[in-house]
Amino acid sequence: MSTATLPISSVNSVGWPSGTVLEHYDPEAERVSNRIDEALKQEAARRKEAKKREVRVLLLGQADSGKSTLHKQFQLYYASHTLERERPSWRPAVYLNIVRATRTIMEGLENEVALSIGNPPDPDFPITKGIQDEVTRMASTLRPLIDAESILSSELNGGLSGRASSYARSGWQTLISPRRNSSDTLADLTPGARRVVELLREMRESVETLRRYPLVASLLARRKMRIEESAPYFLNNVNRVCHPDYLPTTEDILNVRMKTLGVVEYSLSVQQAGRDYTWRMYDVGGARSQRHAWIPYFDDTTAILFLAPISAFDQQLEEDPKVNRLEDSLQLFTAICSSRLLEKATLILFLNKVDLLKQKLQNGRKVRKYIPSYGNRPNTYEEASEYFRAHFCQVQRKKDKTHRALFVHFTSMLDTKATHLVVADVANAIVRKHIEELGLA
Ligand SMILES: Nc1nc2c(ncn2[C@@H]2O[C@H](COP(=O)(O)OP(=O)(O)OP(=O)(O)O)[C@@H](O)[C@H]2O)c(=O)[nH]1
Ligand SMILES: [Mg+2]
Repeated sequence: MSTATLPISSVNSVGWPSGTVLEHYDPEAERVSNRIDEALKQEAARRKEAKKREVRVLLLGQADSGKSTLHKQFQLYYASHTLERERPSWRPAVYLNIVRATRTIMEGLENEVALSIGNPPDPDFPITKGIQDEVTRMASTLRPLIDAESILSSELNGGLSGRASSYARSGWQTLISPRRNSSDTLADLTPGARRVVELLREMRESVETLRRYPLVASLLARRKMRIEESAPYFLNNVNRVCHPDYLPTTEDILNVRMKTLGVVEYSLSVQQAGRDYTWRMYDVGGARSQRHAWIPYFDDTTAILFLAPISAFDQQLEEDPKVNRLEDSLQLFTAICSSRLLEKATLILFLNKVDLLKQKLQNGRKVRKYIPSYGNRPNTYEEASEYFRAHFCQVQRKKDKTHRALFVHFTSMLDTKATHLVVADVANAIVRKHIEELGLA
């Protein structure tokens, strides 16, 4: 006879309600059940402990503010071996930056020449027939190189085509990494990258002299042509980068411009006060069309690193030319400071690109012309940087209902030594606050 369950009528003396079925007591089942409970408890404790050791950091700011460059500096400081591993995969990205600069400049020149035909001559730089012919000649020489951009761009983007899509998506390096270790470094490149480097070698003189061409210099000086800020750096280095054994230097990697698409997650191991922490860094695309993708990452954020390029006081947003870039940065910072979802996060503000700000002011660019409220203050770096800092601090004082401390740093992200001091300082502040909040034993 089975003894698995007994009808209640047979044990009614213990007073169970009629109709209830009493399970047969099985000591082994109870042991298993206890073991499961214990394992679940341990898992919950392990998760809690892991959470204490996990720091979630969001890099926020408008496009071209330096977020990805700051991530590279963190990587260089805390995990330089990973950057070392990736170094060869930056090579095609460097080529792409050169080709893009070449194309942008040639488009600007051709556009200027087209405008000059049938219109009164520009008094600042009359375009003669000689200049027209020269631009046509340059365009035809450089055409094969410019045409090769879309193939290289598509390789870097895993098949997304089009020039505008020179984006860095999660894991882009694996798409373009050298496939094997051979002594022929050109054979290691993807077909598009190989084609570009071969063309660059052929045309390096024409590419190198492009920026110094008088009409280009004049258009850039009169702000009638816009190129990436790192374009001059790469155009000055064409000869070096198209050498067969070229391996990107750290400076090259820091200068590379690739727009971030969506949100890219990085993981770093950081040792702080004798303990190991896992830093999850989220590097977002900063263009307006990308910002909706940030919100799901706001939950449970330990710290926000907000980047505002203060050199951009004289520029407009690429995605909306009516909007001043500094104004956009301030608006964005206002939204971040007032976000309820982010109110527990440590707030760190990087007023970035101070090297370019100094350069612009030294060259006589007037802040007042773009920011009328600047008034008659001296047009010096000290005065302007303090004016911008005060505006960001004021926004935070007004909008941040939690009255958090705001950590502010003036940075030039390409200056590795100075940036690493800031990186160490910022990491300390974030972990200290994290320990306070979660109470680490
Ligand atoms: N001169 C100078 N250039 C900088 C500085 N910080 C970043 N850059 C350059 O500015 C360009 C843009 O930097 P990124 O880090 O790609 O900008 P981002 O904020 O990640 O931009 P998105 O991904 O489009 O949102 C790169 O070419 C960098 O080398 C700086 O402090 N000074
Ligand atoms: Mg980026």
